Amino acid sequence: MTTEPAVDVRGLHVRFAEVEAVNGVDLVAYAGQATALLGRNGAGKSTTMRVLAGVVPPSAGSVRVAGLDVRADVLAVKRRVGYCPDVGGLVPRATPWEHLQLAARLRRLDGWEGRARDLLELFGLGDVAHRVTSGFSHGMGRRLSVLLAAFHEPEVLLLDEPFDGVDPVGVEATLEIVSDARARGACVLVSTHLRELAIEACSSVTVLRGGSRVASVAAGEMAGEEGARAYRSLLD
Ligand SMILES: Nc1ncnc2c1ncn2[C@@H]1O[C@H](COP(=O)(O)OP(=O)(O)OP(=O)(O)O)[C@@H](O)[C@H]1O
Repeated sequence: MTTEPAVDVRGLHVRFAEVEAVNGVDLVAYAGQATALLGRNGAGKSTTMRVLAGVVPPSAGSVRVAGLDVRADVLAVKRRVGYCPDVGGLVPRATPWEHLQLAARLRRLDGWEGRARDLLELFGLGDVAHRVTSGFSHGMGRRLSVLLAAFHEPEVLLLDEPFDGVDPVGVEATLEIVSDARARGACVLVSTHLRELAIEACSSVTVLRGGSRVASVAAGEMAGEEGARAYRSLLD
């Protein structure tokens, strides 16, 4: 018996007018796995994540998420994924608690309050649960975005730059979220520039360059000084 991948991307192209942001990416990931997307600025990581989240349509190629075609079933895809965008996504005039309330309503979650409180504590956001997010630091906003992406226990968890500017409490919380998601059988994708954290969080690494995939390897192959050299050699 073969298991269908939770994320199955073949020959993905994304064009913005003259810019070829993604130029033929292939990516396959399974339930219970976490995959890191690495690559230089502009390599196409965030655009690939946006396509998987159903936020940006593919220009060409086949993209299946949780068994669904993103072109044909974008709303169903959005229901199955949890997406932490690289920037934005928070309502400045709403508090973390209000974000959670809204997410619970939209996703018709019952008995969500206990989990919401536990997650706020895990991410060190309990004290600011009722403060509007417009005054949040960058790291506080990142922590809340990861929390919101994971809140409804999605089948596919997409975290774009979840560690960016985040303190050690937030890093630990995010690692725990990734590990819990894997344990309950979710497929996790993490886009980051932080190679060591990528390796800690993920079992495999895909490296993008100039909108194309240049390597997909076990995370261990990117570890330590040798891994750093191997990664560096893939960048130019
Ligand atoms: N909405 C857009 N309009 C035009 N060009 C875009 C748009 N979004 C992305 N691009 C371009 O597509 C390319 C890939 O961008 P993308 O944000 O996916 O890269 P990235 O690997 O996530 O980079 P970073 O590490 O800096 O976040 C870049 O050249 C970028 O300028």
